[in-house]
Amino acid sequence: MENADGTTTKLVTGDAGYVLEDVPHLTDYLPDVPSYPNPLQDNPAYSVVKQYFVDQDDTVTHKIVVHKDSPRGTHFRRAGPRQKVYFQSDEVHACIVTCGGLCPGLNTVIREIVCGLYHMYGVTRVLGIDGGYKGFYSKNTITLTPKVVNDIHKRGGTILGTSRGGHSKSKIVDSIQDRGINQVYIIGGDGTQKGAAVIYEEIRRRGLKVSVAGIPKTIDNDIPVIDKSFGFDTAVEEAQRAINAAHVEAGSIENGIGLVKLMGRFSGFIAMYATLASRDVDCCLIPESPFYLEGKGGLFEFIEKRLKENGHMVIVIAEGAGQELLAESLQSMDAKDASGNKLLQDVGLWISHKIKNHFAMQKKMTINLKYIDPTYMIRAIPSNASDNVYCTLLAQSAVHGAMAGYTGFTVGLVNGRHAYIPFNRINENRNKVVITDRMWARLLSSTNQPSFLDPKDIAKAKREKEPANGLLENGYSENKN
Ligand SMILES: Nc1ncnc2c1ncn2[C@@H]1O[C@H](COP(=O)(O)OP(=O)(O)OP(=O)(O)O)[C@@H](O)[C@H]1O
Ligand SMILES: O=P(O)(O)OC[C@H]1O[C@](O)(CO)[C@@H](O)[C@@H]1O
Ligand SMILES: [Mg+2]
Repeated sequence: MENADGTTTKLVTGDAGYVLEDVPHLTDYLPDVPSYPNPLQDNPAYSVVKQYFVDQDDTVTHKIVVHKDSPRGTHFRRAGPRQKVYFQSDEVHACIVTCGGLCPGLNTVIREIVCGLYHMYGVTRVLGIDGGYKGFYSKNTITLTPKVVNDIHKRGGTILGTSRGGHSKSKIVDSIQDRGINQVYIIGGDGTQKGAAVIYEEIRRRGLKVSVAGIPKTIDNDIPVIDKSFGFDTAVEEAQRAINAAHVEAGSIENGIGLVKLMGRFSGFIAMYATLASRDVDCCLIPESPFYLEGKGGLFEFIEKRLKENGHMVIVIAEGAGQELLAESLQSMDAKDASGNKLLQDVGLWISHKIKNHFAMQKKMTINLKYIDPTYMIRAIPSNASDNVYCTLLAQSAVHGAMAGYTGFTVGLVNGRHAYIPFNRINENRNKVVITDRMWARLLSSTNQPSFLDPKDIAKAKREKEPANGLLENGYSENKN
């Protein structure tokens, strides 16, 4: 199947509308690559495990809720070790790169790729690329061994460093070729995975025996298909500390308003989950749900009501919320970061001024607003226990996939099962909170905030939920809740 970006997807169809969106394999373009028995079969830790190897035919269903007569639908190849591998241990020369913003768990993924390669497959040559994509051609590499990475999961950030911009296809692939690298592990968000797809296509065009594996990363949790991205739980947990502080501050003073800005450029998952987890939040504002300030049903009216009822309130706002309102009242600045991502204006500061002005000038009412911006604090920390386990499984899935000769794939949890997903599938759109779904309804009923929607907006949101091709846009919220 030809994709919009000119790449192709391997589709396998079966009975009753079964579709496998398969990932590429080295033998697709190098049919003579030899295979070998998987060394794990002699590993005492694994050889006792019954059915340790994944059956060649195992696939994971994308949609778990089905109707009696509905087609079986899309599936992805199940992740895990295969009976046969396409690399000998001493032949492997792997590298790992981290790109984009920080995220809790990056170091755990790095650690577990290195340890997985060493301990499961006997691979001893693993390089770290310093400072993101541009590190391939402009910096020195770092030798990674289990000893070097032993404690890194206890630290936030990435020991390899990261960057935005600097993706030069030919320079990167030249560097891979010149160094004799044959497994490339790429950890990063949507931009990084697009860059990984470009690298894979070029490697294939040059006919190189190199597996490219992506491990998706973003605390915004906006990567489609997968259940959630690593580090998201940790970020939501850390956000609780800011919300608690806002609540304490607001509750200690007359007409106190605690305002917390959380990350989420295009998707409000962090704000939504942090709000639901906290139960102290009176109003949560996200990019997917437009709101307005003045007049009946607006934010100011709600704030006044809540202050009269409770004497204080807490507002959580995602950084991408209300950007259209900011654009109306501030001069739009079309600044971009090195990767071309639009730099957002600070909605937290803007809304703080708006609220203060409104109550001082129009209501002559004293309010005490405390603005807390924990933006980088929620992503610069080490991952929590459950994210650590998740990162380990993602890293091991990537290693098993590359050793088995798969390439051009991303690893991810789909309905609780680890799967290999073709790059184009996760690169074609962005996961968003669906405001006509039950999860957002749960949030509205827990905060009792206005929906800020008129019936016209609701009809529009419902239409947008189901695109013309009949496939639901996916969604964490749509699928899982
Ligand atoms: N369409 C693309 N094609 C090739 N490379 C890309 C593309 N988009 C982004 N990149 C490269 O991927 C890297 C990371 O991109 P970006 O800065 O957008 O972060 P990200 O991976 O999306 O992570 P985050 O979620 O933190 O923003 C950069 O080096 C950038 O040059
Ligand atoms: O300031 P930086 O490092 O460019 O990153 C900010 C962006 O990164 C993200 O955390 C995504 O990873 C966004 O939520 C945020 O807008
Ligand atoms: Mg991004």
